[in-house]
Amino acid sequence: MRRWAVSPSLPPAAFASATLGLGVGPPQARTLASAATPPPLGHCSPPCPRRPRRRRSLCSSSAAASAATTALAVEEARRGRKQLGMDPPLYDYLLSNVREHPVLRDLREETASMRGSQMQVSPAQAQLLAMLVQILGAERCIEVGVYTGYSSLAVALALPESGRLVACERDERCLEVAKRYYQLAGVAHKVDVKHALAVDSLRSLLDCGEASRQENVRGIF
Ligand SMILES: C[S@@+](CC[C@H](N)C(=O)[O-])C[C@H]1O[C@@H](n2cnc3c(N)ncnc32)[C@H](O)[C@@H]1O
Repeated sequence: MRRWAVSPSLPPAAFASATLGLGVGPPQARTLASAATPPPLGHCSPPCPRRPRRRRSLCSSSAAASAATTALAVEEARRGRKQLGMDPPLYDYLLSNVREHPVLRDLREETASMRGSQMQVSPAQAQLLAMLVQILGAERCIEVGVYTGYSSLAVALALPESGRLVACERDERCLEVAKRYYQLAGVAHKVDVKHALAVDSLRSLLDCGEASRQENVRGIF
């Protein structure tokens, strides 16, 4: 939002008029507000002399700018930045400060070139999930929507050896990636992969008495 600099010595009504554009206050306040407000588009005061129209052409500098924009988009997609809406320095700061297991990093880099990569949680979000699992002392968790497994891998790494994560996903190709990385990180034994619609997987968990188990599910994400 654009901020207007207003002299603190203005009387209150003039201040309101200048900052909010209200039609109140003494004449000089209205003058100040209107001076700060640009004329409507297409209206000059006094009127500008007509300039000859220039022809638009694709020059080499605009082609270079377009190539640079494309290269930036490719780089952002590769690194998974587009999911966060952050600018590069902020994202670099985040990546250099987040605790990311090397297998999680490899998975993030592989996922970045895949369709739907913006769906993946960010490293900071995964770290938060892992921290919650540890704080709660969770033994059993359920994930609805695994995609390629970034958040489920972070949770599985945080679970104790006796912990279990039920990972529900309908897309088999995504699950293949996820399972490969569970293996690589040595946590495959903690993850019970359910390839089906989540509603069916959850119903079958209930049918199998999940709700009456002693170690209640502590995390559903
Ligand atoms: C936002 S992504 C999950 C991202 C994941 N948590 C990660 O960190 O990479 C959502 C996933 O849910 C899956 N999905 C959507 N509806 C589903 C359903 N009804 N049952 C099972 N999986 C579903 C999609 O296939 C997709 O992979």
